[in-house]
Amino acid sequence: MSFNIVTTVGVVSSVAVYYFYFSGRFTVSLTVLIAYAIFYSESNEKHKEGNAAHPITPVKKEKKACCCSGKKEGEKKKSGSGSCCSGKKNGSGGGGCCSTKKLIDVDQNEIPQEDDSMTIDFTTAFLEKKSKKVKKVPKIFSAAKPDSVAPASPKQKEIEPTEPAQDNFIRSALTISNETMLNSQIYVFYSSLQGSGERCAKIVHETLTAMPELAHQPKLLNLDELNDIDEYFVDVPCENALYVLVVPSYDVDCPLDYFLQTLEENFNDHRIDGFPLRKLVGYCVLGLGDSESWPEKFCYQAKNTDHWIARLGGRRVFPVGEVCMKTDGVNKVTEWANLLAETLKDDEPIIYEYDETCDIEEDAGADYASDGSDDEGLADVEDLAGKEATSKKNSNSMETKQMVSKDSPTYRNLTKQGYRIVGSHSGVKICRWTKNELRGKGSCYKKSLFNIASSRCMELTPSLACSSKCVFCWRHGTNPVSKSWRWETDDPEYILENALKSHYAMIKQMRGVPGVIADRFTNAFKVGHCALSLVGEPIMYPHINRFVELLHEKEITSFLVCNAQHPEALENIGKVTQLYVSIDAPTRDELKKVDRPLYKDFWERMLQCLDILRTKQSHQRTVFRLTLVKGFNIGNISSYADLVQRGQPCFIEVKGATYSGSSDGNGNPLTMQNIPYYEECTTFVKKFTEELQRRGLNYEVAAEHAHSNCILIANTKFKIDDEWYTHIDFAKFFENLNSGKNFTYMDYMSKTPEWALFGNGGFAPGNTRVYRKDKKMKNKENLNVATENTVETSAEVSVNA
Ligand SMILES: Cc1cc2nc3c(=O)[nH]c(=O)nc-3n(C[C@H](O)[C@H](O)[C@H](O)COP(=O)(O)O)c2cc1C
Ligand code: SF4
Repeated sequence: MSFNIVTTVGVVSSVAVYYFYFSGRFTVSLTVLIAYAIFYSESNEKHKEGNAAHPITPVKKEKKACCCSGKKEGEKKKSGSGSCCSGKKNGSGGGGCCSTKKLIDVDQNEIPQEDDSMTIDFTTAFLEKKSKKVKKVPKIFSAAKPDSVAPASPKQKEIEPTEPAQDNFIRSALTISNETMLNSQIYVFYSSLQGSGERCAKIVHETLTAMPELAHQPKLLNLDELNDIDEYFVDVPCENALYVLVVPSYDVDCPLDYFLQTLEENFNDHRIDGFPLRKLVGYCVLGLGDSESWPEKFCYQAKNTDHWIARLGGRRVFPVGEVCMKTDGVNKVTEWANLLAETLKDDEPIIYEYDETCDIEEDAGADYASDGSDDEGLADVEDLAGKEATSKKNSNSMETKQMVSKDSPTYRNLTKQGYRIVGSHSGVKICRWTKNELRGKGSCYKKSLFNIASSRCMELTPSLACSSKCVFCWRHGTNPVSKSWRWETDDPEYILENALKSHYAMIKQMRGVPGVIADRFTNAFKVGHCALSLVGEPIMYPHINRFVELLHEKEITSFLVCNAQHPEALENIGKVTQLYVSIDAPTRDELKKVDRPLYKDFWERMLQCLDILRTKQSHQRTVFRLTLVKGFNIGNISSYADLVQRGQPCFIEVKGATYSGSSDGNGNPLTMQNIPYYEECTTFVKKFTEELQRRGLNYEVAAEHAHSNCILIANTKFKIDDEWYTHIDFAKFFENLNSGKNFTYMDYMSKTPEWALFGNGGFAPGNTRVYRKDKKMKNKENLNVATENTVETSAEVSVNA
């Protein structure tokens, strides 16, 4: 406030005169009155000037409160002191902090410097941040974190953007109405190793099924048994699908890994539409886990599932449930399911925010990390351009696991069934034929077909994992599946040494078994043959060539069985004694049905493998293995002939599938009806051979092992002077190998004995055939079903696999 000099002099002299003349209170009052009049006039004067220069309507702005902040103007007056800070504090008699407490008039353009802290322009601050180094990319995100998914929302279908529309930041919000959700087709997916996942999924399924409001009956599906994950997670089964996923977590290798891997691969696959799961009405995930034993990784796979489905465009309609099965159990699952059911009915629409375009800072990953689960690479904001970065982040968080660690359910399953796990991804088992031969009860079909003595045979796989899920494989549902190797890798030397130890330990256990022949028992401690076919896909093991070399160094022959899905590995495989390719079906559709392969281009891969057999690997003793499954792959002889024409194998081994117990619990859909009789197999083989000959291909039926429903078709190259030479001369094989010269299958064949020829049954002399009395086996000669027990038959099935 400024006073002009004349006014000041006038006031001061008036006060002085009145004071000396009148003295007393009247003078003081008059002085105050005059001073106020001057102040008011000065202030008014100044305002007029200001308004002329800046004709903006002044706004009232309350300044920061001090000790009087709680009091209103009127209350202050009532206190009688005029101000709580009446000068007592510093004795100044006026001014002090109270000067800042008043409501003052300020011009918007004259915000004093000291007021900055109170007038942050958030819009500007936000834009400044956004205008830093940014990429403009389309972006989708579920704005709501799992625990804030269903906020109270206005009852409207389209919610107008709340942010002012910026060029680079268009935010809109969609809602999903209860009507849409009730009309949806709900799919309850689950994964389960030990059963609780399945039980909980059934609770959720039953809860939803009990809702009369739903237009369609919910469906229950096992994720681990889906023929093709992409049928549901790239394509969707119908326009109005809503997914509920019940997902346990395992810190060991499990089928869920493959599911998650597929989601991630699809997200990173440029051929797939960026957000294929946008087509869903919505989705939600119920996680099961154990927070006590795995506090750090509690429900991590459920969170990952939620993450990838959101990234693929899915709209979360309910918060991710996280249930500790140890402490909360099914009660909490029921609670979650009931709440989900209520939400579906609730006519309060669910807000789902959706950014059409949004700037993403290059270091957005850190900014947008979600609910503290950063270690799992979970982020709420999904960005397209950031795919690679986030994917890297996610992949980094997935540490390399052991394929079958000691505490895994797979380990327990396998060991319970007589397998010995070697290291973390290999396994051995002595098959029932090995035991049989030790007791003089006959060898497996490889004895009659190729001269393999079962008592000296070690069945081994260096990869318990597989890239297919064949219907006749008993291990489906618990075995690790993957398209490629993604586990810790054991050295080949370690595997062989420990596999032999384990094999010998199992042989040793036979010493007290009645009927074991001493000679054979002694010889069994010098393994002469290795069947690389037990379970899984041996060729996936990265050091398979070195492993085979090590076998050969010990004069152990090698039969390598591949599933025709890894052409690169097949092309590079070194010399083996016999190289198998499983041909489980003659056409694309049938192969998909039987093998349930993980690769989308499974058929092309198989054809490529056949080409490799005909060309690069034509020096090897090659075998097509056909496993006949009634209702799946018997019949289309012409298409089988096409494949033979393409691969030109030395032999075609045709074997009826073996029954491996009921389909309950093991994911194997086969029943006894799918197991062909021997007669059916021989009929197939005869017709097949006729078709091959009709095409000018030189194949004939050569040998058999009727007991195990197995017949050998051989190229007539192995028929010399009208005599079959389908057996292997092992000594010659090693001689050739050690000579370092190139050699072919023609250099180590030997004559097939009379008893093994087709029509003679194939039961090796020197053994006593034992017939099992079983009501189910109506025709002992013709039925190949091995019903001794599931464990035994499993070995047979695995040979097929
Ligand atoms: C080998 C193994 C590993 C597990 N790892 C985890 C884990 O990392 N995080 C977690 O929350 N729960 C973990 N659990 C607990 C399971 O997720 C929980 O028991 C679940 O209910 C199992 O479902 P299931 O019975 O269908 O297999 C693990 C359980 C097992 C047996
Ligand atoms: S069935 Fe297989 S593992 Fe058993 S003896 Fe025959 S080849 Fe060896």
